[in-house]
Amino acid sequence: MTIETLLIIGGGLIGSSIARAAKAYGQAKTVYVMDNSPEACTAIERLGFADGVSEGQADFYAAQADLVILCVPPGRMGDVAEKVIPNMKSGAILSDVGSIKGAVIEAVKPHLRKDICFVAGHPIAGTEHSGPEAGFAEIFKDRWCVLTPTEEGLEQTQILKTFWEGLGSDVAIMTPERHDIVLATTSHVPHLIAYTLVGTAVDMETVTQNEVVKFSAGGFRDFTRIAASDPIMWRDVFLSNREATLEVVDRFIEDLTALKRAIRWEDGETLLEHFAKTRDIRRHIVDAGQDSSTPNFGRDD
Ligand SMILES: NC(=O)c1ccc[n+]([C@@H]2O[C@H](COP(=O)([O-])OP(=O)(O)OC[C@H]3O[C@@H](n4cnc5c(N)ncnc54)[C@H](O)[C@@H]3O)[C@@H](O)[C@H]2O)c1
Ligand SMILES: O=C(O)C(=O)C[C@]1(C(=O)O)C=C[C@@H](O)C=C1
Repeated sequence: MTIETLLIIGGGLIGSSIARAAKAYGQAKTVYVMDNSPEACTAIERLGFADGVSEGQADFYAAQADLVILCVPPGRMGDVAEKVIPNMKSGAILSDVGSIKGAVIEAVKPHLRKDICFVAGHPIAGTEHSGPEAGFAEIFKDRWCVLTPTEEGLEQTQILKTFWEGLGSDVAIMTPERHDIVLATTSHVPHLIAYTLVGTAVDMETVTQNEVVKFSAGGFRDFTRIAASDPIMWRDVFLSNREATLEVVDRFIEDLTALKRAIRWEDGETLLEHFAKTRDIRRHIVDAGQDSSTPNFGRDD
């Protein structure tokens, strides 16, 4: 089923990419975008991927939309849901793209109406860039989108699944709890490590900042890309996925200590064994087509 009218709230990297992709792949006939930033609205109008843009409440758009997707920072989802839900038409679907699910569902739940079904979602696709200019239609192609529905929303989940598949994604269904621990492992803690490592390099008294920039080796450069990700979004992610993040961080510290010990005791066998195991994981990711560092990954052009 094609969505007749789609409303995106938050027309930044992910919201503008959904709007572009929904149009490019014929997954919505009319796409409206609402964003509370005047600069973002001006950019969205200029880029021309939406049929209407509003900086205000957008009651008129909400009343027409069959599907409303919240694409604002995780910490803003509750406020935005509170404002839009009263204006939505009966039977419409509400979704989101927040990088954590448990806290977003808790923030949206108090504002729900019986005749509006909320199916939370998370496209596992992105870049370190933000804003409407950074989006592109192909970003979701061959990437996973996780949906974390409740039992009542089976029909709506199927509609949303078809929508995301139409944008080129594979769809996985899981519980919010499972999502949050899996993503803490594969996305959140890796970002925390990148933020830490880049900070450590800059704080090293024995190496100047100039040298860090000048002699930035490939591995470090990859970390700086991740550590350039949006500060507001990532503050919200860590504060709202605290438990899962802390659980993975504890394991990481233990494993780092074990490798540190192997280096101290010149235990080359432990190091080799560990590095061979991690190289295998990398090969699996590449074989599964999930390596976004491959040139032109997910893009047709
Ligand atoms: N960046 C990624 O790689 C990525 C990937 C998957 C999911 N996500 C999730 O997508 C969401 C958006 O992230 P993004 O990277 O697109 O951020 P972004 O900063 O590029 O875009 C967010 C947009 O929301 C607008 N906004 C903020 N508060 C608002 C409000 N109260 N009302 C209306 N508009 C508001 C901002 O002006 C901005 O244009 C986040 O919840 C994030 O967790 C991000
Ligand atoms: O490729 C990147 O830059 C990303 O960090 C994207 C990434 C990820 O960790 O894979 C970041 C946050 C999301 O919620 C989903 C995707």
